[in-house]
Amino acid sequence: MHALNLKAKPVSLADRLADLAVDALIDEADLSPKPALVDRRGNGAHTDLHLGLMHASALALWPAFKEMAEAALEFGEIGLPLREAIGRIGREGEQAMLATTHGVNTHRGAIWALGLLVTAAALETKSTSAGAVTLRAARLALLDDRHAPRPLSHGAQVAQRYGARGAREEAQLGFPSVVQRGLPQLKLSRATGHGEQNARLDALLAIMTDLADTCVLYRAGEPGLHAMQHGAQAVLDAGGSASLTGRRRLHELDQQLIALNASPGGAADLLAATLLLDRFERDGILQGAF
Ligand SMILES: CC(C)(COP(=O)(O)OP(=O)(O)OC[C@H]1O[C@@H](n2cnc3c(N)ncnc32)[C@H](O[C@H]2O[C@H](COP(=O)(O)OP(=O)(O)OP(=O)(O)O)[C@@H](O)[C@H]2O)[C@@H]1O)[C@@H](O)C(=O)NCCC(=O)NCCS
Ligand SMILES: Nc1ncnc2[nH]cnc12
Repeated sequence: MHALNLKAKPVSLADRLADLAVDALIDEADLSPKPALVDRRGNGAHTDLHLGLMHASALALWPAFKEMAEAALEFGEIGLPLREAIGRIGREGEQAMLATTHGVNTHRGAIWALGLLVTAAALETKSTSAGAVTLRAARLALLDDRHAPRPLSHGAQVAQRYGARGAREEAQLGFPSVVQRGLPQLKLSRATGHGEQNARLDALLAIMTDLADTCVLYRAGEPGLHAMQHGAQAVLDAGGSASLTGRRRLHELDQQLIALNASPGGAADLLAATLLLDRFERDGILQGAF
């Protein structure tokens, strides 16, 4: 066999972006121990979710992420045609997710957040800093998709009841929980030598300190949100998940959120978004792609 045959075959840019998005979802699901979320230890506050389902759901979304990247390459600019194309693909992605999970909502928020980021990355492959990608994603999220149904979703109900900003606003503001909380904490904990898994846990906790997670609000109201935000801050104040005291606080937070049925699913999605943007910045999106 010729040595050249051993070379990895280049994949298309859309394939690569879909790979990176699915990797980020699987890395998020596997990260342990996450408070009250599905991870390698168990189902957290959930009765209808488990790790295998999270993996299957992530893999089922690969074609949707690929199609979104292809739509970005086809339209080539931010505008209503691209916004409505990815809205349609996102809704089809939700159907693929629900078919795979037999109706369980595993990744609705993640389709939205990572879908926008994949599209935004594909639009300008040389401008892949977190700031640049989230700015383009925000401009897309601000456009009104005329075909989007307006169901009284859990997020919409919580917005009415508490005036909370949800997934839509997080994207329209350029993902502040990711850019101002998750990514800086990820980099800080890495630089402090906390190890990759602890750095990712700390990034999740940093997101949780300030997020109006509509999953938590829907399931556990304002006491649940307060417990999530203050408990996450307490872990970071104790030295983060790499320290012994921080680990004890993390265990307490896990127990407390499970008792309240408060699953921070929105924060989990935004950790996946953090990991995706981190990959864009560290490896670039063109590596191995044509
Ligand atoms: C714009 C949409 C995201 C719709 O938003 P809306 O708020 O109206 O709808 P929800 O159905 O409530 O979904 C929002 C999901 O976003 C995540 N999330 C929550 N808070 C935030 C936040 N502050 N910032 C960012 N993201 C947030 C969260 O998703 C995760 O949790 C889900 C699991 O929750 P769980 O409570 O277990 O499950 P449920 O079934 O909801 O409740 P139970 O019955 O179990 O109690 C899981 O999905 C995680 O991903 C929220 O769920 C968007 O969906 C939309 O408009 N889509 C249309 C298609 C489109 O235009 N796409 C654009 C191209 S990408
Ligand atoms: N690991 C996880 N557990 C529960 N809900 C989630 N939504 C996204 N990721 C999740």
